[in-house]
Parts: sequence; structure tokens; C-alpha cells
Amino acid sequence: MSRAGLDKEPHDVAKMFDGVAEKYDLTNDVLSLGQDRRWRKRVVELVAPQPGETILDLAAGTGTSSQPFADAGATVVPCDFSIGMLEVGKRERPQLAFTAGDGMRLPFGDETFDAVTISFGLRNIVDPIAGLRELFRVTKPGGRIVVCEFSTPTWGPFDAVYTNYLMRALPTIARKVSSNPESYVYLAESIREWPDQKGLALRMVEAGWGKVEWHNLSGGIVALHHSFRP
Ligand SMILES: C[S@@+](CC[C@H](N)C(=O)[O-])C[C@H]1O[C@@H](n2cnc3c(N)ncnc32)[C@H](O)[C@@H]1O
Repeated sequence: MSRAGLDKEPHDVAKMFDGVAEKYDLTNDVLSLGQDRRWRKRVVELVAPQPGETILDLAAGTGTSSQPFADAGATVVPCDFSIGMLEVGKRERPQLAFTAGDGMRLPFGDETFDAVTISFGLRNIVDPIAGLRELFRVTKPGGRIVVCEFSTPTWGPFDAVYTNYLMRALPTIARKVSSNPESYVYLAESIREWPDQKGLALRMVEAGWGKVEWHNLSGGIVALHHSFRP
């Protein structure tokens, strides 16, 4: 077993991330040509963590997306269902409260968090609307959500070049830098299958969230959707 299928069977997804955990952060930096650092900075700006707040970072993986919230003085709970990713995270960032949990059935009570966020994780959840409902359930009324996910480039010609990168170049580069190159074929396919900016906004509203706005990053390669729990 080296990659999950587009049916996103949870056991296969967790196992696939177990397999890439050791080189996950390095591979991300290489494949995104270093853009991921900029994207992550924008996520933190939008969440705007305040000292004393409690923030859930779902699908946190090794905690790369969680650390900045702790640095800002908030209490962050990085949650993930890949034990391999959690183990690397705990080793690299022992001060963070890594928690094992499935985004479809979160191990937290209702209205626990001031803000919830998920970076490059929602696309992997077998039922994203159910995942968005779970995030809603654990958020306090008035609390906010920021979803960082790959999206659709807004300029047609660029979209064509990007699709070519995704489907051809990315798997080739991944063969050189990743411990599990097949998983990057899944990455490319799952990005192409994922709804565009408006499609994700509609799903968030369907899950109960208030008015959704989004920002495109890197020409729409990534979009940040944000909203609040009414
Ligand atoms: C691409 S990584 C993102 C990690 C981190 N958020 C980041 O920005 O680097 C996606 C993560 O989602 C996790 N994941 C996928 N489906 C999940 C689910 N249903 N519940 C919890 N975690 C899940 C995977 O285990 C993996 O660690």
C-alpha cells in the first residue's frame, strides 16, 4: 500500500500519511517551491490568534501549521489521525498538545474552541461537509474558521500550465525527494477533483457556517476561506 484512492478510505489516507511523515515538511517546501511558508503566514494572519485563546488545528500533521499559533500566545491543539505524522510532530515539537482524532468524529466537546483551522486537510477527509459540521460543533458561537486548501487558478492559461505541473512534473520531482512518491500522484489527482473557490464556500454554508469569504494565494493555487459560527 503506497497511496490512498480518490474514495479517500480513512484507513488508507492515514496509512499514506504515516508513510510520508519523516520527509513531509522537506517535500512540501520543495514541491511548492517554498511558497508554503508564505501561505501559512497568511493563514495565521487571518485566524488572528489572541493570547489566551484556544485554537484547534485539525489535520495538523507534524504541527507545522500549528506552531505559529503557540508562538502567538494561544493554546493550540494539533489534531490528526495519522499516528506516523503525530509521532514526528511530538518529536519535533514536544511542547505542543498533539491529539489523535478523526475529523469526522472529533474527540472534543461542543463549543470548545475560539477558532478552528485546517490546512491542506479538508480535501483528504472522506466527507468534507461532515468534517465542516464537526468543526462547527466544536467552535464557540461567534468563533471563526479558516480553511487553507488547494484551489483553482483564476487565470485560464495559468491553470493549464499548473495542471501540467501537477499531473506531470510534480510526480517526477516527488520521485526524487519523497519517501513515497505514489502519494504525490494522489495529491495531484485529489487537487484536480476538489471544488473551486465558490464550490467550497457553498459547502461551508451547507455545514452551517456564516457568510464565507475567500482570498486567492499564488493566483488561486491555494485559497483561504474564512467564516464564523453564527
Ligand atoms: C497534507 S497534511 C497537512 C498537515 C498540516 N496541516 C500542514 O499544513 O502541513 C494532511 C493531514 O490530514 C490528515 N487527515 C486526513 N484526513 C483526516 C481525518 N479524517 N482526521 C484527521 N486527520 C486527517 C492526514 O493524516 C495528514 O496529516
